[in-house]
Amino acid sequence: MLLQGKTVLITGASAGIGRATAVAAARHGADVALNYLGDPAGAESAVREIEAMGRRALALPGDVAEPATATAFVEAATEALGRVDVFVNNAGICPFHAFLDMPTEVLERTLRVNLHGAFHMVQAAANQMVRQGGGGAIVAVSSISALVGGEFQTHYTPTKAGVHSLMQSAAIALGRHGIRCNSVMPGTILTDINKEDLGREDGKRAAMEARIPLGRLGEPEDLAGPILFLASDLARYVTGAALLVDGGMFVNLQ
Ligand SMILES: NC(=O)C1=CN([C@@H]2O[C@H](COP(=O)(O)OP(=O)(O)OC[C@H]3O[C@@H](n4cnc5c(N)ncnc54)[C@H](OP(=O)(O)O)[C@@H]3O)[C@@H](O)[C@H]2O)C=CC1
Ligand SMILES: C[C@H](O)[C@@H]1OC(=O)[C@H](O)[C@@H]1O
Repeated sequence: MLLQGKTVLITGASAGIGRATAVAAARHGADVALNYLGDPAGAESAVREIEAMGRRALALPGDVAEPATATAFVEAATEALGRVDVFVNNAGICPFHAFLDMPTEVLERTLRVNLHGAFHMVQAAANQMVRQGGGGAIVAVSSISALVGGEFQTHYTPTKAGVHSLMQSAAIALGRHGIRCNSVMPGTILTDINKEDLGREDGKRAAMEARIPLGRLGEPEDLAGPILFLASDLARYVTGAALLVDGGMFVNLQ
């Protein structure tokens, strides 16, 4: 039990990595508040799964691109669960698009959801941790894409580098409050975000798989362990760090 009696808040927890992490946190003894945007059924099914383990859970809708969502989420979760021990910034989008004709609205939406959303959410969670005292842990879901590029991700990869950088600077700003800030960098994980891209007929999925020394694409549950480790006291002296969770894809140059 890595998070016995702790309260965990997670954005984008109706599906994929966020949902798997929410359920795993409950399995490790935490009560969980889940933010989501457009999939109430996914969020409610996660709540039911968590409650079946005897833990408390609530699902709160809200667009992380709106600054007001951050304070509303943290306030509602704190009122319901008492405090915020762990915050996981996970919500994100990756609308694959070519660079030369990138529509401004696609660029701006991606920046607002992935980067501005992360800033406001992390700031709101940190303020609550400072108010209540006792420290805390923040884990952001960055990406291998913070370190390498993607032809159809020119709007997306800077947001993931930004989230990684946000965790480094926040680690400095919040260390004096006992709040640790780290990021995970997933490789390619099978979720809705890339279903269409990996289904391309030019063999994209096989090409990605061929780069991975562990021989398979990731599953959402592959991220839960590393995220919970960084959130837990097992990582009590880890802050400002980034953990690649990619089956070895990044180091596989030749
Ligand atoms: N899958 C991968 O290969 C990788 C993913 N990542 C990152 O992992 C994170 C999770 O992605 P993943 O699980 O793959 O994707 P999914 O599409 O499976 O899940 C995305 C989640 O984010 C939520 N979400 C999207 N936009 C918003 C918003 N504006 N406000 C609130 N919630 C929102 C969705 O909510 P709803 O469905 O309710 O609308 C959903 O719960 C992202 O930050 C992504 O960049 C990083 C590296 C690799
Ligand atoms: C959505 C992509 O599959 C993906 O997201 C990332 O951050 C990595 O680039 C993955 O391949």
